[in-house]
Amino acid sequence: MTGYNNSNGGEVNTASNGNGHSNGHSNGHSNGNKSADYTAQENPTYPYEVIQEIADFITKGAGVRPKIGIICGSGLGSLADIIQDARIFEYEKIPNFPVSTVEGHAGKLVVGTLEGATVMAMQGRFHFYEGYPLAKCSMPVRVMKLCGVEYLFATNAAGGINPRYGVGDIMLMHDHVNMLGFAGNSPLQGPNDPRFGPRFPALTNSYNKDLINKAIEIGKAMGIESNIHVGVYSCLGGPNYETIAELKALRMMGVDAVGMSTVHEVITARHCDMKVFAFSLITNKCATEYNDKKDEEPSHDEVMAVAKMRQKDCCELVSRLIRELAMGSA
Ligand SMILES: O=P(O)(O)O[C@@H]1C[C@H](O)[C@@H](CO)O1
Ligand code: HPA
Repeated sequence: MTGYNNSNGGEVNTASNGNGHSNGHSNGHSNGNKSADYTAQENPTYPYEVIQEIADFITKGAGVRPKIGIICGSGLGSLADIIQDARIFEYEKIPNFPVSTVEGHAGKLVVGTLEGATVMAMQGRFHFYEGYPLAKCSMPVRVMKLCGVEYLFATNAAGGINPRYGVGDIMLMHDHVNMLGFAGNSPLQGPNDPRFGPRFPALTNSYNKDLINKAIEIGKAMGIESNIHVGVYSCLGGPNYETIAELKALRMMGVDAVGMSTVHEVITARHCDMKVFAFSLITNKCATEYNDKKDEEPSHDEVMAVAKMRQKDCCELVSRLIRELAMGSA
């Protein structure tokens, strides 16, 4: 094992995976008052060999090489609960893996089969506001790549800025505005390892059009076409929600939904040539006019409640799309 960071012996847990909302971390990195296990002073770039070791740990433990990677957004951990023959790896037991510190992100990696495809799903992602550098937030995407993953399915909870979007709607991402990138921050910062991808990757066609079109068809077949949109997502650093002036500015820039994740994962996935499908569950409508209505203020409780309410349709959309992929028709 290459000495790197928080190496700890890993165990494979084959117990059924609940989507618990608290993380009982035993390695001193639990949520609550404890801070994340990484500081910006450290080199955030994981060497290729360390990523390879993590990938080997997972593929050997699971006994399969997954083709599809899934990242579950806030409150959407149930996407991983439908995986069959699941091998579950708690993040804290995976060598050199960060820990989840956010409610609704259980901190488990689930490897198994879904609709005939081998998949690995992150029940819990890493956010910039947790104190992790972006390269660390999206490091698991590189692990997925070295495990054999060709398709990344990223999901998130987001606020709807487009006035046509309602709470509970699903926005298929066809592009993004990277606000953290505007501020000079990228998961690809630092030395480039060409074994992952080029120094200057293009992001012009980041979101796979065939998968978007297939998801629209599936939405129609599910009878939820009026709740499906195709739009532009923007990631801000968080953890605070946005001001009204910021939301007005984002709307003027053509943003339809706003959140605090996904973009750095997509950049990392495209850099290593993975195909990407991503969607936002609209958990709240963003106020873009000034008023005193307290009930229009977003809250994480509301985000979690809407995610729970809509998890069934989100799971169905994902599993039907994966079935199409497994059958070779997407
Ligand atoms: O991980 P995602 O992007 O789904 O989580 C969103 C953004 C914040 O982490 C949180 C705010 O409620 O939900
Ligand atoms: N803003 C940012 N992130 C979010 C929101 C929001 O309104 N809702 C869920 N995640």
